[in-house]
Amino acid sequence: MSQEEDDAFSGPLLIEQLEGNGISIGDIKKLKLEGYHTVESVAYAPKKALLTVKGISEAKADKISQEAAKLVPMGFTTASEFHNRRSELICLTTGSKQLDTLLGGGIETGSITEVFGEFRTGKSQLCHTLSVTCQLPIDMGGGEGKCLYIDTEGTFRPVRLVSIAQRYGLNPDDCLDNVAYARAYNAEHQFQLLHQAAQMMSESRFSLLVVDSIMSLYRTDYSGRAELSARQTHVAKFMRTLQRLADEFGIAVVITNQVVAQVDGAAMFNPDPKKPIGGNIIAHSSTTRLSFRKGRAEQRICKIYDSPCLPESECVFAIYEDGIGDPKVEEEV
Ligand SMILES: Nc1ncnc2c1ncn2[C@@H]1O[C@H](COP(=O)(O)OP(=O)(O)OP(=O)(O)O)[C@@H](O)[C@H]1O
Repeated sequence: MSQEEDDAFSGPLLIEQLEGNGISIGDIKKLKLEGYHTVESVAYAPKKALLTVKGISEAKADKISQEAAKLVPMGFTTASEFHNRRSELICLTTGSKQLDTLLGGGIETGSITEVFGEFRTGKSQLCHTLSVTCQLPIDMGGGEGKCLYIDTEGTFRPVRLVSIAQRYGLNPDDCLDNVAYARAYNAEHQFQLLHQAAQMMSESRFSLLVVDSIMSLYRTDYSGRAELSARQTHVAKFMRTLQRLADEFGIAVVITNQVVAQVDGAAMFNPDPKKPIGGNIIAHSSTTRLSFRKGRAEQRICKIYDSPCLPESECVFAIYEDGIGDPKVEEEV
């Protein structure tokens, strides 16, 4: 297969491919306005969601689902076929060999990885490193794609990317151009940015989406118990959209999260009673959950807190001027 043919077969199918068979260009425009840019996005959407698109009738929603299902495989497959597909899954290098090994190769594409920990534990530093490594060729631990970076706390520092790019022999200017950055100012805005993200991802190849940090705007925009349920509904919608982007575009989604002191009964049995915020919604929608804590000097410890296929274990990594790496001197944790 030639390179062009190979490219044509990989990646998501643009929604324009649905035109014909009773679906007009006007219908496609309506879907795009609501953030559906690929055939996969409508194929995976429940009918209820398609019905909320302005101007889409019940009959039309059925038609769209039917036509999309013809193009996107959604039935059963064998476990061996699924195993083969998973063994081809791309993982992004974190910059630290020990951390990559702990994670079974690196940060997995097609799913959500949550990194939580106290302040200065290296959550943002990992995001900065990944925003460069995701651009590397696959045989160097990259994803050969751009990065989309949503910053909710104003902690993104492009200057950090320059030294990380130099470490990997990448041109710093190109590297910076390949990171699409947006500062989110409120929870609603944070969600709207995902709509733009979907459009950008349908136009060029991205391999990573970062949200640093996921809950901080929700904590300021929603206050007290009275607004808790509305907050969680919104967080659930945000997380579902993140997962949809991971599925549709095969990107790695990395979110960071803060911790609070645990005050319930479980705290009595836990020597370090801190837990990530966001409750069950964040817990259930993150595929892999990593806990970061401080070690000596530049060293940090990562512990697998929850994963569908990795044991609960930990490793030491370090933060340097040129990004995340392995500790220079082996020391006991
Ligand atoms: N250029 C650099 N060289 C080496 N270490 C650095 C550099 N820049 C930042 N650090 C280290 O990274 C740590 C901060 O990590 P990071 O910004 O990722 O924290 P965080 O976990 O995201 O915390 P917060 O919740 O406050 O955002 C600091 O301890 C700092 O010493």
